[in-house]
Amino acid sequence: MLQQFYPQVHHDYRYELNKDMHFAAAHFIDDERAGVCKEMHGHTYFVNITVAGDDLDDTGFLINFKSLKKQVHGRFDHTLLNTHPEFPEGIPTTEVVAKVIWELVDELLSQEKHRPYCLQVIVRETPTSYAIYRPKRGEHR
Ligand SMILES: Nc1nc2c(c(=O)[nH]1)N=C([C@H](O)[C@H](O)COP(=O)(O)OP(=O)(O)OP(=O)(O)O)CN2
Ligand SMILES: [Zn+2]
Repeated sequence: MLQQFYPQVHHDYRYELNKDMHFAAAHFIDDERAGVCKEMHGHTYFVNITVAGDDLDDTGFLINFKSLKKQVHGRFDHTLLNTHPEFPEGIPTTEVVAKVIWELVDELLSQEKHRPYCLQVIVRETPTSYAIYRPKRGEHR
């Protein structure tokens, strides 16, 4: 879906899954230094989420792919990102979008008894621009 190589995240968990998804959203960067990006405009955001863990749940899932899509696409598709409380100080940059998605996925995964972890979130905002968020060791709920 990202139509490019996937930057790998190194780990020693037994299982890893990756979920691609995309959503359409508008945003603006409320800062003069953002130039034309200060004006409201839209993107199709392409997202890749990496989840890993040593154990599966009773259904043989690390986490249901559909749950990941609901948590991210279900929240942001066809919305104005600046209106979401998750974005502090009205700055939904690519970097911050990646971090916020990581936080939402971590919240979802923290409810699982077998406790999978989100190791990486890639967000592509334009054909030539993407950002990656990787948590520091131990940075999870
Ligand atoms: N570090 C960041 N820089 C910029 C961000 C960002 O989120 N983080 N965002 C923007 C704009 O919002 C814009 O949507 C993306 O900018 P850009 O990649 O420059 O878009 P172009 O399609 O014009 O890219 P070209 O490669 O020049 O065609 C700006 N900066
Ligand atoms: Zn933009």
